[in-house]
Amino acid sequence: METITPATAPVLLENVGYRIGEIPVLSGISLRSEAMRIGIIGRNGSGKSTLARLIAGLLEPEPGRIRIEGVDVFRDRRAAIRTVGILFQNPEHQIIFPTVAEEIGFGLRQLGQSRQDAEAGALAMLADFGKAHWKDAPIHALSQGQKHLVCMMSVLAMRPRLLVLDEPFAGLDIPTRMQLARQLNASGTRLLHISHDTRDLEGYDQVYWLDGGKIRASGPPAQILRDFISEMTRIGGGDDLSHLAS
Ligand SMILES: Nc1ncnc2c1ncn2[C@@H]1O[C@H](COP(=O)(O)OP(=O)(O)OP(=O)(O)O)[C@@H](O)[C@H]1O
Repeated sequence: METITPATAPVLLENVGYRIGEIPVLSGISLRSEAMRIGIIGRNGSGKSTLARLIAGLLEPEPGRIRIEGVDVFRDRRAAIRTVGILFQNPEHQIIFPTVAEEIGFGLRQLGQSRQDAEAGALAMLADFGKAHWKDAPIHALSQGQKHLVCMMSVLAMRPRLLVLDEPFAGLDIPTRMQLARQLNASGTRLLHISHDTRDLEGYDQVYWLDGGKIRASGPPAQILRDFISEMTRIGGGDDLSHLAS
């Protein structure tokens, strides 16, 4: 079996930083992983969403470099859209078309498929999820959980090598979270799941703890999530809200 050396790891971040104005939001992030389910845990304001956008190639790291499956996802956008997908916390930030089939077909059009092929691909995806009857459904009439499912189908239809999840389950009830998580796991796609909720990352292969824009610890979820909960409980026991100041 081929040994994966760090230089060829499918998810590779080297000394990544990012500033907003003068403020360093992320610094010194190095992460090499060939795990199929990678978790990133961190509290509010730790830089999770910024990191998700960097890994999806929507922001440029400065300094540092990011390679996903060997692709420079910021500079090589053509390759990046075939390589990385992202699911946002709020489906409204993702959805642009009025009907379900149009929304799912849009990603396939971006991959260069003809209108006909994209429509057939969208219908096949809907059928796979047992939702063929949603084809012409107006998205605005769907529930929040249903909108999340449309976003998930749209991104999975593009068959990304890595799917970045930026807290897509926040605000969903327990059965919906469980059902969507099961669909993602069954898709066989490499997942990089960013969350402040330890429940999302139980059973993951490897977890990184993001704290104040830096990686504080990494390892198996049992250990990292336990340490995270105990630190969050300790902080929550105090009255200091200074981290919420802008
Ligand atoms: N547009 C912006 N202008 C100024 N500061 C910003 C901007 N966007 C993010 N920040 C700051 O960058 C830091 C990281 O933000 P980010 O949204 O990445 O964190 P997060 O861990 O995803 O937070 P949350 O869990 O609350 O969504 C925060 O301190 C935030 O205030």
